[in-house]
Amino acid sequence: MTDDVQSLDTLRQEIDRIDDAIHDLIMERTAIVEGIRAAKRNGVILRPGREASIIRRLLARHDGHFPAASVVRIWREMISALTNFQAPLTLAVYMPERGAGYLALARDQYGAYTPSQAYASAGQVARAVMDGEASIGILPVPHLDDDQAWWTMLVGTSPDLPRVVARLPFHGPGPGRGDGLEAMAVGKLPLEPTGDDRTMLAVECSNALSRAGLRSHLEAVGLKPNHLWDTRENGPDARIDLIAVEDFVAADDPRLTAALNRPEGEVAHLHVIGAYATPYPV
Ligand SMILES: O=C(O)C(=O)C[C@]1(C(=O)O)C=C[C@@H](O)C=C1
Repeated sequence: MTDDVQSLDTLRQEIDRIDDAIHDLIMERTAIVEGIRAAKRNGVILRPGREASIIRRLLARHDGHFPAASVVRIWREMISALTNFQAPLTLAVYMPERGAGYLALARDQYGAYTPSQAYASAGQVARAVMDGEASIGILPVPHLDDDQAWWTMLVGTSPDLPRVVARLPFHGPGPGRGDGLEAMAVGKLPLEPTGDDRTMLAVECSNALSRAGLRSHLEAVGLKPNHLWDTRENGPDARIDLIAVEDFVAADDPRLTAALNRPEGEVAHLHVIGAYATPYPV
């Protein structure tokens, strides 16, 4: 054997040692999640906020030549496997046509082996989550004037309504994942702050209140609107706006009640329809 081959052998032995250590740690992590499963009893299995915090913490300490995007892929696969291990996870994915990109986003986030069902319309996806046929729905990001106002199906006070719980990709986009394609994940899950979040507010108001007027009104009660996702008619001379606000705003936040304080009921209702960890900047 030449010296080169010998050093290659030594390096490969090192790789085998490291692979064993990684594998041992994955098995050890699984044993810990067994404990978590027992501790949760009938509690909520999927914790999007906790998952975002795990990924953010790792990305913040990441260093060296291994791609950060691949760190995210590995952990997303591991976390998804360990979610599935606690309770079966199923996906309903918006797929208007083959290769539309949403399935790739769904699998990047929730694991390549998680069963998924494709639906041609966003309404069908939302319905599948509402009916409990899927635990998570993957939906297109809302846009002004598109024909898929799926988010209006989430408006209401019933505790059983799905909520937007994540924005995808959290760290991306990966190659072949569509040009800047983004999605929302919805599920029947409690909303949890992560320290860097956006909240989705559906605001029912009268057309007597202009967009700019609504914006300054929300600012006056201490909310920080940063984006109008969509707007729809809502009965005679009324509309419902889907607005992103900065930070985490809980459904019982007093600022939401304060915002109802308008003359002549210009603002009829504010609904928190979701909150998500702000995607990690790439
Ligand atoms: O921390 C939990 O509650 C877990 O169930 C563990 C874990 C993980 O693998 O780290 C898995 C699923 C949850 O969505 C969040 C985190």
